[in-house]
Amino acid sequence: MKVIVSGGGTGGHIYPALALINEIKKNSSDVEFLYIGTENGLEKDIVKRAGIPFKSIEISGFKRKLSTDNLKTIARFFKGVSLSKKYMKEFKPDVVIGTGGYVCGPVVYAATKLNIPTMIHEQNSLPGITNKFLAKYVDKVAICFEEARKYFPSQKVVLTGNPRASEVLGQDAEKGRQSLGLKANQKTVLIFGGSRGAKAINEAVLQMIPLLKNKPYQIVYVTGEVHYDKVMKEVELLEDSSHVMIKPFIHNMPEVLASVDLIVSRAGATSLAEITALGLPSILIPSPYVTANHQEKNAQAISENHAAMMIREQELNGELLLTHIDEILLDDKKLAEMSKASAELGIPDAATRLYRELLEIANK
Ligand SMILES: CC(=O)N[C@H]1[C@@H](OP(=O)(O)OP(=O)(O)OC[C@H]2O[C@@H](n3ccc(=O)[nH]c3=O)[C@H](O)[C@@H]2O)O[C@H](CO)[C@@H](O)[C@@H]1O
Repeated sequence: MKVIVSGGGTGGHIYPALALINEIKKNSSDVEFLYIGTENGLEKDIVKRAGIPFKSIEISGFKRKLSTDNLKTIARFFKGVSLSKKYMKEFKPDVVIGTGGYVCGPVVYAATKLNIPTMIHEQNSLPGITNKFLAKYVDKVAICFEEARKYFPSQKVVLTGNPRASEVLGQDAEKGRQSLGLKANQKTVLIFGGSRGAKAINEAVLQMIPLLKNKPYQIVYVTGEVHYDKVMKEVELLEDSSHVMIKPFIHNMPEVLASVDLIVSRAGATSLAEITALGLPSILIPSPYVTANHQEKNAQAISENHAAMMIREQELNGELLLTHIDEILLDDKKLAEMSKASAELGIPDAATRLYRELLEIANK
């Protein structure tokens, strides 16, 4: 089988695509992949690291206001469609899958015009603009939240969950601990601001670091690649930060997730799929800078079930974050209750479900 996958911009769209690729590889030895992304999204680096052949197109997003940039976006879209068609005529895929982000628009649209079977995967409860556009043309729409169903043609929709949920299961926690030099006999908090890092979370963590000394747990703090140098300059000014492990990005997240006890993060849908598949408790700080505030809806779905605590960005500060971390990590009963609630929300067999749907359209 030959498969083209496209999804990009941020990790939340890329890692599900790679998780699906891994699931296909697990089930079939005779399969070839091509990933189509952009040169400037995170996919270029992440997909190449995963050893998947990568080709790129140029694309940009629509501005909400009337603007001449939108004309350029339309021109880029059609250029992207014709380049994608060229790639497809060379590669001859049996199926094309889009996992979100602007780049999927021209790629998946081109496939539908060439009558290649297509599927899109929507991670969020509130769909993105690209997937809403593509839904009219594709054969199947895979969703992760029941709430997303109403935005798509009902006969095409199937609830699969996020394949990244399956990928993070059964990982070696010891390997995760070793990769970061973590102690085995201490609880661990992992703090990160989605795949690109988050300025507001970084500011709160910097306020919190001096208050963390002598706590009976260890902290791994991921700044996001683009914020790392700036954060480290601030860290140098602190009296002591040796009790916090600071990284720009984590490339072996499945292993690391297996070795931690509590997550502090944004409320991106792919992270939440991972967290609930593993039954991890979390403190969620939804990004207010996303379409229709969809991260807050994601976070609410989890916190209403008592699997997470939510802090809105405007209320966030170091002291409040520390209070919440202590409240969960220093109370074993609360930790166990939140973990159980989190596990109840997970869809651990999502990769199998999505793979089944893919076979169905590919074999038509
Ligand atoms: C600003 C923005 O548009 N955010 C969107 C984006 O978020 P974002 O890309 O931040 O997505 P998520 O939080 O859902 O997923 C992040 C992914 O990156 C991985 N990771 C993260 C940090 C790290 O150091 N290493 C690492 O591997 C996580 O394990 C996860 O697999 O896509 C999500 C899924 O469609 C949406 O819900 C978010 O609203």
